[in-house]
Amino acid sequence: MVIKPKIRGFICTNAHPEGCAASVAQQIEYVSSQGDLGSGPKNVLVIGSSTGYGLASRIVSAFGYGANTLGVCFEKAPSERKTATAGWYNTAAFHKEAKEKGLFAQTINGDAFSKEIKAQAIETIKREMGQVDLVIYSLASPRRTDPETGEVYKSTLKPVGQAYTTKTYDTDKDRIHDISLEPANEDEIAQTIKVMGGEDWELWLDALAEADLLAYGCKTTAYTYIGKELTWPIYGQATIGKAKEDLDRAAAAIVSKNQEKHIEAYVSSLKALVTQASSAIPVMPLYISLIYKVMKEEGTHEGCIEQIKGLFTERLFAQSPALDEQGRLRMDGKETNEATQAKIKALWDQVTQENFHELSDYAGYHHEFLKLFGFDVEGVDYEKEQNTLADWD
Ligand SMILES: NC(=O)c1ccc[n+]([C@@H]2O[C@H](COP(=O)([O-])OP(=O)(O)OC[C@H]3O[C@@H](n4cnc5c(N)ncnc54)[C@H](O)[C@@H]3O)[C@@H](O)[C@H]2O)c1
Repeated sequence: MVIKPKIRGFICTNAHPEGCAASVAQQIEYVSSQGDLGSGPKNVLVIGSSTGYGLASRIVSAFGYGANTLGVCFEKAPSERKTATAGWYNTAAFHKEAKEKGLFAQTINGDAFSKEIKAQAIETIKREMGQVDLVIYSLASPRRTDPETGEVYKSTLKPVGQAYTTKTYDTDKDRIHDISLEPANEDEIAQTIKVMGGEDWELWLDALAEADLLAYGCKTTAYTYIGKELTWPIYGQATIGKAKEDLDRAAAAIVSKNQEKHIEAYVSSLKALVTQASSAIPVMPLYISLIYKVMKEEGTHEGCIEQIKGLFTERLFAQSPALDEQGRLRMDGKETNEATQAKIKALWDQVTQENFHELSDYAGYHHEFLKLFGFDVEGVDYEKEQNTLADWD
């Protein structure tokens, strides 16, 4: 079939196999063109490996350092009537390219929060990889089933403490308007911490340590977004920010439980960009459209792959990397510095329904959004019939 994007609100409900493969190939090409990245990981577990920052981490590990990778993701397989999700096609493309290079690549598709998937990952690592020297935690999920109690927790995106009214942009209606977000109650905060906090990261590391699968000096990192004043009320100081603060607790716990093995655990703060997760957050499409405009003009614009290549080479695997006062690795400085934020704030204050397309880089945002699902990728013939049943082995 010929596949055209089916956009519903902030999500695209189908994906293009060749477009996803081309987008993965572009990221691989970028990493391969960077020359020798120096010393880095050899056996990597990526939890949340199929899209966004996790996929970029897998690509940098494999094609930047020649690492074996085990991925864990939660994607829908294709059927006769429906395409697979983009992460499925991305994974199929990644496997193909990795195997062509003689690199070990396997992926487990299922709920990373569950005991079963952790057990499957442990079996695979034991059998195929020995021990891991890097564990990337890059999950973004709206809900989590507690593996002990079976209770389902849901995350919410709400301010904490007081209601907040701000501008937002409805991508499907092409409309700038104010939204008022009521503050979260204690239960909503606690549930969001259960889903997006550090508990599951810690459980993964506990399970790996118990099975003696962490190599001496193994590093692990979980990703966060800190942002600045414009996004704090809805992100940094909101329910999701509270959950992300829990990652700092988890990092300290992981280090303290694994002192004999000298395990290093970091929270890494990355810049805001379009992914399936961020396009679902109110305010983010508007904010990201403005930062794209400012950062492209400054020549500091980066996507997932550039951010993660920088994270690995300049922070995670650098000699004595700079840490912030909380001990985190920061890759968000080009977005959060005062001068750049002042330019974004000036645009933010001016932006209206009438001037939005002129003041922002919404065209760039929308292009990147479509690309997440394999659409609007350079060099792909979108009139060509697609085999949607692509699989990975
Ligand atoms: N996008 C941004 O602007 C941004 C900025 C800074 C930090 N981050 C952080 O980076 C991390 C990854 O986010 P992203 O934006 O790349 O998201 P994404 O939606 O592109 O990726 C999420 C990944 O998690 C997997 N996943 C989701 N639920 C799962 C489950 N139950 N079991 C197994 N796999 C599951 C998906 O399959 C996918 O591989 C998040 O922690 C996010 O907060 C994102």
